[in-house]
Amino acid sequence: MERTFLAIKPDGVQRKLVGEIIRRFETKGFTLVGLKFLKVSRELAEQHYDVHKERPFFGSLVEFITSAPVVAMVWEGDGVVAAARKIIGATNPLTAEPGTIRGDFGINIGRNLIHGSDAQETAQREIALWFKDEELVNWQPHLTSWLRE
Ligand SMILES: Nc1ncnc2c1ncn2[C@@H]1O[C@@H]2COP(=O)(O)O[C@H]2[C@H]1O
Repeated sequence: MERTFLAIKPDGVQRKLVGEIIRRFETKGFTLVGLKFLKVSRELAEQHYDVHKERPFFGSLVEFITSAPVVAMVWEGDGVVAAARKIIGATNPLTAEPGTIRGDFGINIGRNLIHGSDAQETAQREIALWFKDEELVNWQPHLTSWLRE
Protein backbone atom coordinates (compact mmCIF):
# COMPACT_ATOMS: atom_id res chain seq x y z
CA MET A 1 0.00 0.00 0.00
CA GLU A 2 1.28 3.48 -0.93
CA ARG A 3 2.54 5.71 1.88
CA THR A 4 3.60 9.34 2.15
CA PHE A 5 5.48 11.44 4.67
CA LEU A 6 3.90 14.65 5.96
CA ALA A 7 5.24 17.10 8.54
CA ILE A 8 3.27 19.95 10.11
CA LYS A 9 5.96 22.61 10.39
CA PRO A 10 6.62 24.88 13.39
CA ASP A 11 4.24 27.55 12.03
CA GLY A 12 1.38 25.04 11.76
CA VAL A 13 1.96 23.88 15.34
CA GLN A 14 2.33 27.41 16.76
CA ARG A 15 -0.83 28.54 14.97
CA LYS A 16 -2.80 25.64 16.51
CA LEU A 17 -3.60 24.12 13.12
CA VAL A 18 -2.57 20.55 13.99
CA GLY A 19 -6.14 19.27 14.44
CA GLU A 20 -7.44 21.08 11.36
CA ILE A 21 -4.63 19.73 9.17
CA ILE A 22 -4.91 16.14 10.40
CA ARG A 23 -8.70 16.30 9.96
CA ARG A 24 -8.33 16.97 6.23
CA PHE A 25 -6.38 13.75 5.62
CA GLU A 26 -8.56 11.72 7.99
CA THR A 27 -11.88 12.79 6.49
CA LYS A 28 -10.57 12.31 2.96
CA GLY A 29 -10.20 8.63 3.84
CA PHE A 30 -6.46 8.09 4.22
CA THR A 31 -5.08 6.01 7.06
CA LEU A 32 -2.64 7.31 9.67
CA VAL A 33 0.14 4.76 10.25
CA GLY A 34 2.77 6.87 12.04
CA LEU A 35 2.73 10.00 14.18
CA LYS A 36 5.23 11.83 16.39
CA PHE A 37 5.69 15.25 17.94
CA LEU A 38 9.31 16.32 18.07
CA LYS A 39 11.87 19.07 18.00
CA VAL A 40 13.91 18.38 14.84
CA SER A 41 17.70 18.12 15.18
CA ARG A 42 19.93 20.10 12.83
CA GLU A 43 21.26 16.81 11.44
CA LEU A 44 17.77 15.51 10.57
CA ALA A 45 16.77 18.87 9.08
CA GLU A 46 19.87 18.99 6.86
CA GLN A 47 19.32 15.40 5.71
CA HIS A 48 15.62 16.00 5.06
CA TYR A 49 16.26 19.12 2.99
CA ASP A 50 19.50 17.83 1.42
CA VAL A 51 18.09 18.36 -2.10
CA HIS A 52 17.88 22.12 -1.35
CA LYS A 53 21.38 22.50 0.13
CA GLU A 54 22.65 24.75 -2.68
CA ARG A 55 19.57 27.01 -2.61
CA PRO A 56 19.87 30.48 -1.02
CA PHE A 57 17.05 29.72 1.44
CA PHE A 58 18.64 26.49 2.76
CA GLY A 59 20.09 28.11 5.91
CA SER A 60 16.87 29.84 6.91
CA LEU A 61 14.85 26.72 6.10
CA VAL A 62 16.96 24.56 8.45
CA GLU A 63 16.91 27.32 11.07
CA PHE A 64 13.11 27.51 10.88
CA ILE A 65 12.34 23.78 10.89
CA THR A 66 14.55 23.29 13.97
CA SER A 67 13.18 26.35 15.81
CA ALA A 68 10.10 24.75 17.43
CA PRO A 69 8.26 21.40 17.48
CA VAL A 70 6.81 19.71 14.40
CA VAL A 71 4.30 16.88 13.89
CA ALA A 72 5.74 14.12 11.68
CA MET A 73 3.30 11.68 10.11
CA VAL A 74 3.02 8.77 7.72
CA TRP A 75 -0.28 8.33 5.85
CA GLU A 76 -1.36 5.38 3.76
CA GLY A 77 -3.78 4.83 0.86
CA ASP A 78 -4.02 4.35 -2.89
CA GLY A 79 -2.53 7.41 -4.60
CA VAL A 80 -1.80 9.11 -1.27
CA VAL A 81 1.44 10.82 -2.39
CA ALA A 82 -0.14 12.85 -5.20
CA ALA A 83 -3.47 13.33 -3.40
CA ALA A 84 -1.73 14.72 -0.30
CA ARG A 85 0.16 17.22 -2.47
CA LYS A 86 -3.19 18.40 -3.85
CA ILE A 87 -4.71 18.70 -0.38
CA ILE A 88 -1.63 20.68 0.73
CA GLY A 89 -1.58 23.02 -2.30
CA ALA A 90 1.18 24.87 -4.16
CA THR A 91 4.49 25.61 -2.38
CA ASN A 92 3.72 29.33 -2.22
CA PRO A 93 0.57 29.84 -0.10
CA LEU A 94 -0.18 33.08 -1.93
CA THR A 95 -0.72 31.19 -5.19
CA ALA A 96 -2.10 27.99 -3.63
CA GLU A 97 -5.77 27.40 -4.46
CA PRO A 98 -8.37 28.22 -1.81
CA GLY A 99 -9.56 24.93 -0.34
CA THR A 100 -6.00 23.65 0.02
CA ILE A 101 -4.21 23.84 3.39
CA ARG A 102 -1.68 26.42 2.21
CA GLY A 103 -4.31 28.30 0.20
CA ASP A 104 -6.60 28.56 3.21
CA PHE A 105 -4.09 29.33 5.95
CA GLY A 106 -0.89 30.85 4.56
CA ILE A 107 0.54 33.98 2.95
CA ASN A 108 4.30 33.33 2.77
CA ILE A 109 6.49 30.68 1.08
CA GLY A 110 8.79 30.38 4.09
CA ARG A 111 5.78 29.76 6.35
CA ASN A 112 3.83 27.23 4.29
CA LEU A 113 2.65 25.14 7.26
CA ILE A 114 3.24 21.61 6.05
CA HIS A 115 5.66 19.48 4.08
CA GLY A 116 4.54 16.58 1.89
CA SER A 117 6.70 14.12 -0.08
CA ASP A 118 6.75 15.04 -3.77
CA ALA A 119 7.00 11.50 -5.23
CA GLN A 120 6.81 7.87 -4.13
CA GLU A 121 10.62 7.44 -4.06
CA THR A 122 10.99 10.62 -1.98
CA ALA A 123 8.29 9.34 0.37
CA GLN A 124 10.21 6.11 0.95
CA ARG A 125 13.42 8.03 1.67
CA GLU A 126 11.70 10.49 4.02
CA ILE A 127 9.74 7.82 5.90
CA ALA A 128 12.96 5.86 6.50
CA LEU A 129 14.71 9.04 7.64
CA TRP A 130 12.05 10.10 10.16
CA PHE A 131 10.61 6.77 11.39
CA LYS A 132 11.94 3.42 12.55
CA ASP A 133 10.04 0.41 11.17
CA GLU A 134 8.61 -0.39 14.60
CA GLU A 135 7.16 3.14 14.89
CA LEU A 136 4.81 2.46 11.97
CA VAL A 137 1.55 0.66 12.67
CA ASN A 138 0.07 -1.80 10.18
CA TRP A 139 -3.69 -1.75 10.61
CA GLN A 140 -6.92 -1.84 8.64
CA PRO A 141 -9.57 0.68 9.64
CA HIS A 142 -13.02 -0.91 9.97
CA LEU A 143 -14.54 1.48 7.46
CA THR A 144 -12.33 0.36 4.55
CA SER A 145 -15.23 -1.31 2.75
CA TRP A 146 -17.17 1.98 2.91
CA LEU A 147 -14.30 3.87 1.27
CA ARG A 148 -13.09 1.53 -1.49
CA GLU A 149 -14.73 -1.06 -3.75
N1 LIG B 1 12.08 30.73 -2.50
C1 LIG B 1 11.69 29.51 -2.13
N2 LIG B 1 11.34 28.58 -3.07
C2 LIG B 1 10.93 27.34 -2.70
N3 LIG B 1 10.84 26.94 -1.41
C3 LIG B 1 11.17 27.82 -0.46
C4 LIG B 1 11.60 29.13 -0.78
N4 LIG B 1 11.85 29.75 0.39
C5 LIG B 1 11.59 28.89 1.37
N5 LIG B 1 11.18 27.71 0.86
C6 LIG B 1 10.83 26.55 1.65
O1 LIG B 1 11.58 25.41 1.23
C7 LIG B 1 10.75 24.28 1.43
C8 LIG B 1 11.13 23.05 0.69
O2 LIG B 1 10.08 22.08 0.67
P1 LIG B 1 8.71 22.28 1.48
O3 LIG B 1 7.61 21.57 0.76
O4 LIG B 1 8.95 21.91 2.89
O5 LIG B 1 8.40 23.85 1.42
C9 LIG B 1 9.39 24.75 0.96
C10 LIG B 1 9.35 26.16 1.54
O6 LIG B 1 8.82 26.18 2.85
